[in-house]
Amino acid sequence: MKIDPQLLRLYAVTDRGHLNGRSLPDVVDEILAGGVTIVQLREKDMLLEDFIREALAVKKVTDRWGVPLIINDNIQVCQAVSAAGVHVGQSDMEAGQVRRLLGPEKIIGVTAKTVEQALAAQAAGADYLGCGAVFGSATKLDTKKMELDTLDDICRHVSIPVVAIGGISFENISQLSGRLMDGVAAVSALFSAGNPKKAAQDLREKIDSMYSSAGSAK
Ligand SMILES: Cc1ncc(COP(=O)(O)OP(=O)(O)O)c(N)n1
Ligand SMILES: Cc1nc(C(=O)O)sc1CCOP(=O)(O)O
Repeated sequence: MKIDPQLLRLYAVTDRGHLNGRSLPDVVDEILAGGVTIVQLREKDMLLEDFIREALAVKKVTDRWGVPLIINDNIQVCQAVSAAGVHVGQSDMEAGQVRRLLGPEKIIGVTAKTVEQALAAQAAGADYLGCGAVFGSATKLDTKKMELDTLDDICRHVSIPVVAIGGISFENISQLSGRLMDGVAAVSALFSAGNPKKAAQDLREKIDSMYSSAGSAK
């Protein structure tokens, strides 16, 4: 397995829409100080050269913390900045094709909404899965809610690690206790917080206590 499941414990997915005037590298630095274990740079509407410039600035920060940087959807940006890998969804480039382009070393994450998609992604060379939206999401309005039993079902069927995503906050994260995912991903709970470092610390504390009492399924 290429990725240590513990690296996925607290997965931050960026969103500049939540920054309130703060700079993205600064907020990434704060959440890393609070215990985020992996960062995904997610830009939906940015020119390639701007995306690369931003990725370089964020990677300076993630490198300083020794934390992997994943790029949402864009292989060219991943290669240009030597990021750790790419995350793709079901309507993006197929995981097998991403693997052929990126080679064996890069981390590939794939969104899976069903057991069938999860198995196909694993067979195509995915290193981890992102599954949700477990509590809906005000950040990604075009997603669909995933039942927690479906999340567990996916976890039982694959050997690669699984991250839960969608609407996860300090208030509801305990509802995931005892579920079989390897970690949680969050956007607004981290990037909308008035004190991002404290938000990450609080989430991390809850996650660590969830895993010390329940352990992981895999
Ligand atoms: C960790 C993680 N899980 C799921 C997603 C969603 O990816 P996708 O389905 O490609 O949707 P967009 O992010 O492109 O809107 C993710 N990004 N990260
Ligand atoms: C990027 C993303 N993907 C999702 C999915 O369901 O696949 S939900 C989501 C956004 C998650 O943001 P928040 O933590 O603010 O709800």
